[in-house]
Amino acid sequence: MSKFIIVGDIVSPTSLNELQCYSGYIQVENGKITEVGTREAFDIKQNVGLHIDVIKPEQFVMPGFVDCHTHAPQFPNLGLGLDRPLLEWLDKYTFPLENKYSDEQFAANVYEKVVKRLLNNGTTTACYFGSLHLNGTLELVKSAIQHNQRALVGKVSMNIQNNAGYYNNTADELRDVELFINSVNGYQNSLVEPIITPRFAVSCDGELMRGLSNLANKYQCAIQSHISENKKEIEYVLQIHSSCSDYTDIYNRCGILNNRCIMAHAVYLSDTEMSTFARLGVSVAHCPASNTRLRSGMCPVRRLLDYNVSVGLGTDVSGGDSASILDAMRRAMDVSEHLSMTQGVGPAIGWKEALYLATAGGAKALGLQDRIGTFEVGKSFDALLIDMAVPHGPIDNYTTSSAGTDAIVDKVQKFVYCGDDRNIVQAYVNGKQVKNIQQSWTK
Ligand SMILES: Nc1nc2[nH]cnc2c(=O)[nH]1
Ligand SMILES: [Zn+2]
Repeated sequence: MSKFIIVGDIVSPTSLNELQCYSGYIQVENGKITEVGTREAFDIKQNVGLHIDVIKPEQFVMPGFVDCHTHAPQFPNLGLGLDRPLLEWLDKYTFPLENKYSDEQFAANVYEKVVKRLLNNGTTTACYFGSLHLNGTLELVKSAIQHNQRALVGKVSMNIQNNAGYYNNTADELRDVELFINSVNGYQNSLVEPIITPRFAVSCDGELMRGLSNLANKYQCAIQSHISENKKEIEYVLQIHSSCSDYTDIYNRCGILNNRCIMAHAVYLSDTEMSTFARLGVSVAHCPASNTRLRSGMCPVRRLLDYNVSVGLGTDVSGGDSASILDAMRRAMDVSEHLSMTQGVGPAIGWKEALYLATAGGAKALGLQDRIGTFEVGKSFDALLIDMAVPHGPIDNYTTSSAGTDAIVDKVQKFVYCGDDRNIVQAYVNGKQVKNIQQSWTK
């Protein structure tokens, strides 16, 4: 594999409170970062045998986006059917669509578009819900492998009856999940891994969830689900799991909660639940677009962060109406501002914090912090090349007086607030270019 150096403005959010911005270089060998340094250090170093790419002053390099929660089979409904609250929306629009993924060809056609769309939006790592179907969800695995996207892929588990007839019996479900794990591991692809995916406590009983927890332990898999998204949902799950004290207790008793578990939403967690999340190392995928579009509520991200809960961002398509993490950053800032303005839950998260949640924060929430999220020696080069002056782009160029580090920070801030996928001129996963601008979008 190639060895190369990128030279120019480098941006890396290393913590909620620290955004590194400097003129420098990143050296990549076999997909891994082998050196990082300043521009001055680059000027005096020997670079024999390396391809050198000096990027333009209006460009910068940053870590790739991490989408901690999205539903690949729901993409055909993106922007549709947002007129019902969660439980009705699932019954009316979502389960009938997901049920179509028993057709592997249908699945393959959709998932090809999904993975390409996310890479185009700069999502170098995605944590996916697939559907209930073993072979259908393997099509998603194949698409991620084919297009070189880093991904955790989950075959959805459900064993409680619903109107769409979209569920499985417990024994078949546990067998299928184990087959799924073995099939994904059988690809021996370093970028794609299986994730155990009990849909939520409305669709799964305790026996299924305990069985899934055993599989997670046996195969050392991560786990994902949904929690406390909507008030009616919470009421209903506490009715059907009547011996449990709260939503967190339901999952905890089944052995679902640990430091490789990521829960979407967490809009209505109590203080006790938040501290349980922090103590057990459970992460949250914050999905502001979905919480707004399905009128679920406003997740108090600042409180989660104050409790030391790991948080990443999720698009949650198609409850969310955008497949872009850049959009999720802005929606997260908006929700946080609204909470701050109306309920004094603040301070609201700022753009640098949103950028951290979209990159290194998401990597940590998925347990991938040793591999991706920042530009450090030994990590994979998963990155975006951003161009602020792309032809026909969304941002006009005005001469400003900022210089040095301030000028880099200004570029990044403008990208966070005003950029779109046109500004993402290249994406890299493990050192490989994955955004093919010539690629046909009509397929
Ligand atoms: N937003 C959302 N919440 C869920 N809870 C259970 N399933 C889903 C889903 O598909 N989307
Ligand atoms: Zn979801």
